[in-house]
Amino acid sequence: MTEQLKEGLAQLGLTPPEGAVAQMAQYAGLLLEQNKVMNLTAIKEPAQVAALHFLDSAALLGCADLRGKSLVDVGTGAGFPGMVLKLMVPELRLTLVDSLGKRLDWLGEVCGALGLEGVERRHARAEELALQSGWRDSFDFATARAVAELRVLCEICLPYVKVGGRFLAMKAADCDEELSAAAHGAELLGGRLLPSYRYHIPGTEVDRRVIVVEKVAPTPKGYPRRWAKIQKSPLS
Ligand SMILES: C[S@@+](CC[C@H](N)C(=O)[O-])C[C@H]1O[C@@H](n2cnc3c(N)ncnc32)[C@H](O)[C@@H]1O
Repeated sequence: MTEQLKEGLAQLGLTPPEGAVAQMAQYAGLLLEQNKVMNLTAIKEPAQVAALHFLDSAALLGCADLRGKSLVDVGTGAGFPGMVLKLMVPELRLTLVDSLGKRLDWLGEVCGALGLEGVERRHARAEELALQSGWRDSFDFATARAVAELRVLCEICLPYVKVGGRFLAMKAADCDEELSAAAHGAELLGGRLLPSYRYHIPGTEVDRRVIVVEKVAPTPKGYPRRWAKIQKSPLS
């Protein structure tokens, strides 16, 4: 797996820090092992894990310089993209949020095994945590991958981002409809859509896209709404 990761990162134009590729391979091993007893990923083949989790997550660095920045990964699950970004950019101030505590507990064990320090983990529903001061309008970046449709994601992720920061939503390349449906809601929440970043996952036939939303004004009071409301009538 290390060769595949090295080559894939090089094809993405990324240079991993010393030891990061070995840490990724170790993390992948832990993921596949734990997946036997906990539902962490539907992808079980090591080469696919390397490409579709690790290289895909790292590809986000093609559109964001995370050095010295703070980032909250909303709905991190088994740690994607957040943990991979931290391995690639050790000085990143990373916070992982998920509504499933068991996944975050396991990520704590992974951090211990990899010797990763300073990763904050918060077990919470994203839309509730974002209402709290210290979380709201506070991060340079928010990310989300495979969590919800873009209209919903904007409402639960944009509130975390400070003015001047960015929300980066990792999506399939073909998400034009989702994008147009979310445009007005993103503005209402203090966001402005920027051109998206398109990339190809090395060694696969998969094209992907990062939707980039810049935060241009604080998110108005009253957002995010309660989960039932967000789901019933997504902002559009
Ligand atoms: C399909 S997994 C994706 C995980 C990871 N981001 C990835 O790309 O592999 C979705 C994750 O989002 C979490 N999630 C969904 N809705 C959430 C919410 N409103 N607040 C916090 N976590 C949420 C789930 O618990 C789950 O771990």
